[in-house]
Amino acid sequence: MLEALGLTIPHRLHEVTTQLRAGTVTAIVGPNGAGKSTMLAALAGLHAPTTGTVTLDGQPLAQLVRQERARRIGYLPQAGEVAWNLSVRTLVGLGRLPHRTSAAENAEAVKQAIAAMQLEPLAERALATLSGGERARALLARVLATEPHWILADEPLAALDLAHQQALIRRLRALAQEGTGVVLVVHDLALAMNHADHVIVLDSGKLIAQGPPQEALSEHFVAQVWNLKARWLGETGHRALAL
Ligand SMILES: Nc1ncnc2c1ncn2[C@@H]1O[C@H](COP(=O)(O)OP(=O)(O)OP(=O)(O)O)[C@@H](O)[C@H]1O
Repeated sequence: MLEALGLTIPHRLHEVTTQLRAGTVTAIVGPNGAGKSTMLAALAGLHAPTTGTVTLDGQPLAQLVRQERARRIGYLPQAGEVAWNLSVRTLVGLGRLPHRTSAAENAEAVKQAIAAMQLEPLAERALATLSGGERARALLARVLATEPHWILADEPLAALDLAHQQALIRRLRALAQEGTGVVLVVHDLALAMNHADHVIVLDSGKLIAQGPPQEALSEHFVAQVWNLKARWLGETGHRALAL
């Protein structure tokens, strides 16, 4: 369990308390500037809260040795430019750094992560030559190569085309089924509604709602937080938001 208790970072997050379960997919949603990225980074142990704590299986993250934390929590920041001109395979290999495993084991994990992100044809290409979406998939593969118990990803789907979005969602759901905790910042409310087990709604640094998607993303909260008069259409798992 990854737990935040009274998480506060001045002007960015205000007393956020939540419990995230391994084996589930959690979506963090909210308008621009709501505090989603800040919360995700704090859950990854990369942002020390002014007050409050984050614990992983009961242990404060601040007490974990950095390497141990990096092994257990894979964190993908919001997509940005990649400064290094590494090959895709080398970048993905960096995901193995927190491990002290054999070269063969590392190579196998890298191979699987590259395959999961359908990057085989690009594996030897330099990052600088990739498109935005290809680069996003390479960065994700690096997180997958770590084989962490938790995957915390900030808008991992934003740069991906529909087919790769679906492939990634299937992959993350499969990992959750095997026990991985998956936490995603997303803007697409339909995606959160259809694919998350648990949704956290933030606005102006405050936790507005949390729970199963049909509760946390009710038309009431969509109106309150996004100031949109919207209606959910369709069946469970295939719902669309009509504006
Ligand atoms: N380094 C920083 N110093 C001061 N304020 C910051 C810093 N980074 C972010 N903020 C502010 O904290 C608030 C929350 O930012 P955050 O990036 O967590 O929002 P977000 O919900 O992820 O937004 P978006 O959807 O635009 O990515 C915003 O008002 C932002 O301007």
